[in-house]
Amino acid sequence: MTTYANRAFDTPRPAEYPGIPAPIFRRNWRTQPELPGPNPLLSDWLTLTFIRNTPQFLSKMQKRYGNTCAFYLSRRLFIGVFSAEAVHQVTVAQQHNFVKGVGFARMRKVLGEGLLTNEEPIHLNHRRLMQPPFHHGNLDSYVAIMHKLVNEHINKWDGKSSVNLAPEMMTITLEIVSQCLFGLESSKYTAQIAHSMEIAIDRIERTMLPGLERFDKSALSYFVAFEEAANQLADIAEEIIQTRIASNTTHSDDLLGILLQMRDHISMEHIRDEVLTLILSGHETTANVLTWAFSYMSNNPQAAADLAQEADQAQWIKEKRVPTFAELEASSTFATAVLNETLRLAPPVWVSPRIALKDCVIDGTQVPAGAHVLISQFVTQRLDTYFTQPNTWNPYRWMDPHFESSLPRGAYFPFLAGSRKCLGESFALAESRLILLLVAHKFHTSNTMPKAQPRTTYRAKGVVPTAIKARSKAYE
Ligand code: HEM
Repeated sequence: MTTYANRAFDTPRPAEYPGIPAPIFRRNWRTQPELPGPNPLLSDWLTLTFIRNTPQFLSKMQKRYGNTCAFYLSRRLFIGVFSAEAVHQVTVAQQHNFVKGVGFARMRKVLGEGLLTNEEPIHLNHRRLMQPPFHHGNLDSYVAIMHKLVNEHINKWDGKSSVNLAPEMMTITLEIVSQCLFGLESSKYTAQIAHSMEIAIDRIERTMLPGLERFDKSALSYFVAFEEAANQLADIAEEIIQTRIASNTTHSDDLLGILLQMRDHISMEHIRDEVLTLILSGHETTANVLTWAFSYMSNNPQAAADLAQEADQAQWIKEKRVPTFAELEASSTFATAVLNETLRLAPPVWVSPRIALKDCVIDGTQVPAGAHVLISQFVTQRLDTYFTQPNTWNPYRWMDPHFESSLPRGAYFPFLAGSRKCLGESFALAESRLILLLVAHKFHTSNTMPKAQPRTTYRAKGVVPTAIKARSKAYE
């Protein structure tokens, strides 16, 4: 059925991308400038602890060795750089010295040359094509769709005493992104996408260290399932595109419509990859941050009450109508503080791996070409240099109007910065504010704080069973 020449899983790195310098192997460690870090001979043991819990591993490295440290994983040199200034250098000031690193190479197997995984010159071309639907002018129409879908969804909670919060948030955010960006009105693909994404996300993270890709074509069921999931997702994306073409409505101005009108500038394979990229990046991240936000509020009744009060006072909620994007933003000061603080402690994207293309100096540290460089939202956003009581969830710190502007650049970067900054930041904030306010207006929610299960995104473990009570009853 398809006009698509190939699948991402089998496509080599395009020739027009920058060449990646050879990695620095452990056997050459004596030739490298000395940096603080564990003994290179512990490499194999460290690799296991890294795979077991990567955010915890990186935090321990920072605590033990400071804001710059070197360690060997899979016998290759990795340098963790955790100061705000280093983050700024890697993401903005010297961004051209880096390409995306471990994890993204695995992600390419599923998302191909979509915006998350592509490199220059394809990246800039795609980013220019895809930016218009995310301009503020378009957000009002998205907010209307989001408002309808969130209300439909939470109305189904009426009469229930509990819900599984994590899958509920995944379903709402997946339906939102599917309808806003691709005009999909039915939830026909939701279960299939959720199932295959689950497998892909697990494999991307678990097999991210270099060397494991050699098992991709083995008969090991773990790796076979990875390829099957990638192919199923590609099937779905191709069907979505072909259905749109067959419906003769390619002129519409949603993201899929815009990409299809640009077929002279972008191949069908790349359109498929962008559809998959937006489905993945556009729902999983937001769903996780919402699950964590409700969980933190369960342990902080004052914050839950303040959010409910903000919801009750919003004019558009009182009048039971759709807000504009600007009105939503203006009526959600505390909801935004809840989101900011949740994005600080439980950032959905908790590490941004890069590879140095050339020798460079990052916040005073010599980084050789070929080194893997890790910056981590999870580590930097918990440093007491920048945040008082850094491990305490305290949304009120964001209510101080000077707090955010007093942070040094690079200290808080849940959406990254520079040319690879998240394309969907405003979209994500709009849907998150809406969901927080509409749920808080209607329900009191309560759950036990889940454990973290860091995968490609920083997830809560399990389905997060959550007690719900209609508000009138909750506050009797
Ligand atoms: C709370 C929710 C979200 C968070 C925390 C988040 C965070 C991020 C981060 C950190 C990156 C950069 C990754 C890297 O290069 O290391 C990124 C990239 C991206 N995000 Fe998001 N994201 C969120 C929601 C969304 C949504 C809703 C969409 C689309 C509807 C989206 C679309 C993208 C795209 C397309 C990129 C690649 C941009 C590029 O490289 O040009 N994201 N996101």
